[in-house]
Amino acid sequence: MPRLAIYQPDIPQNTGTMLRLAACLAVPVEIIEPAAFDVSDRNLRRSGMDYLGHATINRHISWRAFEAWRQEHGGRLILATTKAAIPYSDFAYRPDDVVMVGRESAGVPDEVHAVADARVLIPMQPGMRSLNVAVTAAMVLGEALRQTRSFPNPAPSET
Ligand SMILES: C[S@@+](CC[C@H](N)C(=O)[O-])C[C@H]1O[C@@H](n2cnc3c(N)ncnc32)[C@H](O)[C@@H]1O
Repeated sequence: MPRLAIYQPDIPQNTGTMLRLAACLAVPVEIIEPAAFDVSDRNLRRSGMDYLGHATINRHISWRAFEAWRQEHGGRLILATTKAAIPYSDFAYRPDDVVMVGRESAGVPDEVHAVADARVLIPMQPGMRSLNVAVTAAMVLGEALRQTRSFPNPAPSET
């Protein structure tokens, strides 16, 4: 099952959208701190994220702590970035990949770019700067789940 990593998020609403996406698709989430807001379980619940009980969220206090976790856990780091050459739908994903999105304000620093195992791009028409981070997460994770056949089994229909 591919994972989603959120690098130092700035905007709570975007993180909320991504956590909901992850809960619905049963995708584990790695949050890399510091964030611009309180990402504690208590605070996220207080802001009405009632589906949080269905999300698997691991918090990492820093980029270094996340990298230490990844050394132990394994999995390639696949960075979604506008500074990439490979269209996200041309990339071959693996079940243990970690798909990372960057900060709303600044993406990710060069250090993170440098260690990524692959960098993927959602192609846009000329003149457009970037997509919303949660939209990016949905598109890239959707492709990764499709390729790795990792979508959850839907609930049985009542009809
Ligand atoms: C609003 S963008 C960040 C813009 C930031 N000013 C920058 O220069 O990176 C937030 C994140 O969404 C993702 N993103 C947005 N558009 C993308 C695209 N077309 N292809 C791949 N990733 C994208 C990246 O992970 C990016 O770090």
